[in-house]
Amino acid sequence: MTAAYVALEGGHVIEGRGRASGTARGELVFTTAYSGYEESLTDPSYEEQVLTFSYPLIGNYGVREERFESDRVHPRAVLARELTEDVAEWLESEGVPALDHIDTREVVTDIRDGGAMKCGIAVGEDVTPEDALEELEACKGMSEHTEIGEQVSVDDATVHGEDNDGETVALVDCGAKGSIVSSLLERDATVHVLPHDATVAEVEAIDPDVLFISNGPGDPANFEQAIALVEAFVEDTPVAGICLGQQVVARALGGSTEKMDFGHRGVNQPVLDLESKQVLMTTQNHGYTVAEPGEHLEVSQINVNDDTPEGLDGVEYDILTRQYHPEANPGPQDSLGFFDDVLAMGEQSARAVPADD
Ligand SMILES: NC(=O)CC[C@H](N)C(=O)O
Repeated sequence: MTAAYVALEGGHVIEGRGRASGTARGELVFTTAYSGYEESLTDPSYEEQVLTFSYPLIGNYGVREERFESDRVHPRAVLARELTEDVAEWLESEGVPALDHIDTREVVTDIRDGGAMKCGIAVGEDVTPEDALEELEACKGMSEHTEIGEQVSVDDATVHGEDNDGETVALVDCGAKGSIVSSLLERDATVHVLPHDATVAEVEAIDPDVLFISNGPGDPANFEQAIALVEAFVEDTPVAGICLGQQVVARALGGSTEKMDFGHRGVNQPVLDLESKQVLMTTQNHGYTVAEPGEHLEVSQINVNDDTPEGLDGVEYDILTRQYHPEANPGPQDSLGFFDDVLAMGEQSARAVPADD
């Protein structure tokens, strides 16, 4: 059997069964999602993290590329109670170490008590606990990954749905899930996917109906250019954001963000819409949250479990953001209407501007 070790912050080492070999380090987090492992593993927001699945059996319906959210696996390593052969082979081929036969209940309890923590991983024929401890030693905190945008964003701008008749969206790719693009395309939008460090001039050249900031990994403070874009356009162009996008928008408008203890990761997070009083089941994957929305934004939705802001609306500007993932994939589709609302906001704002003929 291949040796497999996880060294946790504080120096405690857990032994598991090796399913995909290699060494790795990252922030140890857990998801309670009971399905959707292909989508979670290809979600760029997991970059630099080690993902623990609390659901005990992962991989029971195979691995299919059409369910991927990006072109590679993003977590640095994977922990599970039981991984199927299909998933273990996939992770091995992606060079992502994986361990199972882990007491994931205990790992999740440790994270809940101690918060998301650094960890080191070593899986292979000859690895030792010391190899995992060395990885732990070299592990950086999430906010220290200042170049994380570079690792997940497109290098060059691309256009999707050029022949569509709907709104024009400039989507700033901070690590966007594919389903955000397809949710917009399905609604007849033309989507310009821009690098995370796109300039004001590049966005101006598109003249978008909506400036949309995507989800993405790590600390929103490290996405300085996306913050600058929101500052530059918010007075004249409707702005939308998902997850990291909500955090970026809040920071751009004088609000603040903070790290949560262990975050929200799963597919059954209850969110209360303060106006309609409806509760939506949502998909989530975040470790930071908006602490203060600032004076230009008001909280429209909150998490039922801990009251953290889940939706923000502009007070004087056209802004709509969500902390959760309305595009689902995986998870419930209660909140898909967000994309209709965002595009309607873009359309109304375009109509309100007198044509300069
Ligand atoms: N899914 C996301 O966009 C995550 C946002 C941010 N990286 C966080 O952890 O809070």
